Amino acid sequence: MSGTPVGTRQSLILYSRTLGLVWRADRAMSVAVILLTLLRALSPVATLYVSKLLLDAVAGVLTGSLSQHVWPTFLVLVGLQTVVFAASAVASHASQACTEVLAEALKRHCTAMILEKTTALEIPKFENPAVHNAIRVAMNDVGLRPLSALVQALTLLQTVLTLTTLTAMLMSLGGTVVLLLVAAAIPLGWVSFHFNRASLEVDLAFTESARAQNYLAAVMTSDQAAKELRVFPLASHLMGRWQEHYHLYRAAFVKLVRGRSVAHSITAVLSTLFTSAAALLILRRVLDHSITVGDFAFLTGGVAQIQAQFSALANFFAKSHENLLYMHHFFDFLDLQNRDPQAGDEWTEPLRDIEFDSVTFTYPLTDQPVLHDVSFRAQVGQVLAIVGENGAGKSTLIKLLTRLYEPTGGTIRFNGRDIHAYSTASLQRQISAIFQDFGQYHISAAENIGAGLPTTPEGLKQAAALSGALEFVERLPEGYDNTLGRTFSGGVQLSGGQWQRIALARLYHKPARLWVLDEPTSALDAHAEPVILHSLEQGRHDRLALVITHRMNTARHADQILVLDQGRVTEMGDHEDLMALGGQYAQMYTTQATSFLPPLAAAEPHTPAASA
Ligand SMILES: Nc1ncnc2c1ncn2[C@@H]1O[C@H](COP(=O)(O)OP(=O)(O)OP(=O)(O)O)[C@@H](O)[C@H]1O
Repeated sequence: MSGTPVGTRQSLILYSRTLGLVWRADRAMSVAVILLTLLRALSPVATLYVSKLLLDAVAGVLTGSLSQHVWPTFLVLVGLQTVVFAASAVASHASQACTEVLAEALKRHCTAMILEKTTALEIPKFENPAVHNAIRVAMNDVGLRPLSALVQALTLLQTVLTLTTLTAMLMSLGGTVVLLLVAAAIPLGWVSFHFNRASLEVDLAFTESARAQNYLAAVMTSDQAAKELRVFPLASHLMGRWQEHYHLYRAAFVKLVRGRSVAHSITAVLSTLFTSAAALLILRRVLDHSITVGDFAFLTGGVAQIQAQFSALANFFAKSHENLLYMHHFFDFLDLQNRDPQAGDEWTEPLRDIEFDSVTFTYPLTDQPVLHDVSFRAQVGQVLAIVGENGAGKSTLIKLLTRLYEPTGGTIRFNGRDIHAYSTASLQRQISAIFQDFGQYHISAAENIGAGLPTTPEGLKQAAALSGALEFVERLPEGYDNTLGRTFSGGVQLSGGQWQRIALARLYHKPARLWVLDEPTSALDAHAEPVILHSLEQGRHDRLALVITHRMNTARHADQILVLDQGRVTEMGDHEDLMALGGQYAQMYTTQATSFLPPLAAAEPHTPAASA
């Protein structure tokens, strides 16, 4: 993404892609708007010409060169004038209405495209701040820019048509006048073009800063942060950061506005001089008696029209650049290369086992591997616990397993086959998960649990019962149909633990052979752990569950425990094996176990066998 100017060829491509978007958004309205624009383009010339004919007829009667029986001509001319005025007014209102309807369709169409693209983006793309900027730029102006580009294209069409017909008719009356008017329009056009580009460059330069400002404002207005903002002096600190961004932007903005205002004033004076010279030329032709009264009115009206059309044209070139740059970024974003989730073979068979074979991983835009040579196997029917200190790489491991990221080395196998060859979507259908930062969706409880999958009341109930959410969901005023969260009316806010139970219900609801649970009990009360263990036990026959946990009591019930230390597998076995080994697991287990013993017992020397 860059703020580089868009060349002529690229402009044409962008315009044709934009018009394609408009066409797909609403075909009938597109046709209506184009026809109405053509009609409106002819209206200024028609108005001026009928007025000229009328004035010439009036002057003819007054000077006696026309007979007194001119009444039928007047009737025809006034009738014509009425038709032109009425058609022009109706076309203008109809065109406005059609453009509004088309704008709405276009906004929905483009927003849907951005949302579809964003939700299909591979997770690694989100590592890149440039992608966040691109999403912001695209979303920010989606209601404005594509429509603006359309209106601009139509205005150009209308202006060019009006200008050519008008100029052709005026040239016969005064070619120099027309040339003077063209000269008057050039500096104005250049200044508008230059400063619109400068304005867009300022906006682009501050995109990240604007995102930071939005982020800070969102934190300061969110109910989640409200408590900490009061307990810590965080609000004034964040406000200070917000102000810093604002002042930086303001300095650039004021400089731009000042420059534009000075340049506009100078060019306005220049344009006025040229226009006055044109006025003098017209008056001289009046003195020469080389034009009629109607011609005079046509010329002066034409001068005003030409000026208006030139300023519309200048505005077009200025604004179109801005709109085209937006469209350039918009299409750039839509064209972002993305791994197709459907690409590859379809995984259809039931999962039997998984294997990590010397898997290594480094996050995008970083250079330190966070997983080194990780190898292990686990099969359906087992619970595999993954333990280790903060930052050991546990969540990263499951991000690879769930195919959110690709390993940078080694192989992951399902049923002994490299999963690389299979489509991400078909593999992800085998997997259900609760992530550490699970979603809290402010939609109904049923939608939260169902997560887009087909649901039945029994299915929802079963999942809620397994996660321990059944009781509180059924107590909600509207049960499973109740909206969760405080964002919408009728919504009920849940506690942290209740939200986690809803996320667990979502995991249990999906018919998947591989369950991935990243810290599933972090927010749950003491009664919850046995519930989770019980539910894992229930699912054990035809499922493989991977559980990341810091609770050693959860880990001890697993069939296998894998200890990760700084991205390496350092220990693996069941609870008894690892306690006998007396390594990191035994130490973590004993530390947790002894923390519940009375001080005296806790102080006694420890043996692994005793604590097991
Ligand atoms: N998106 C990311 N980009 C770059 N580095 C990351 C990213 N996510 C995590 N890391 C780094 O990878 C390492 C492992 O993180 P990971 O989240 O896998 O640890 P973890 O064992 O799950 O920790 P915890 O117990 O605290 O949840 C950490 O050093 C972390 O800083």
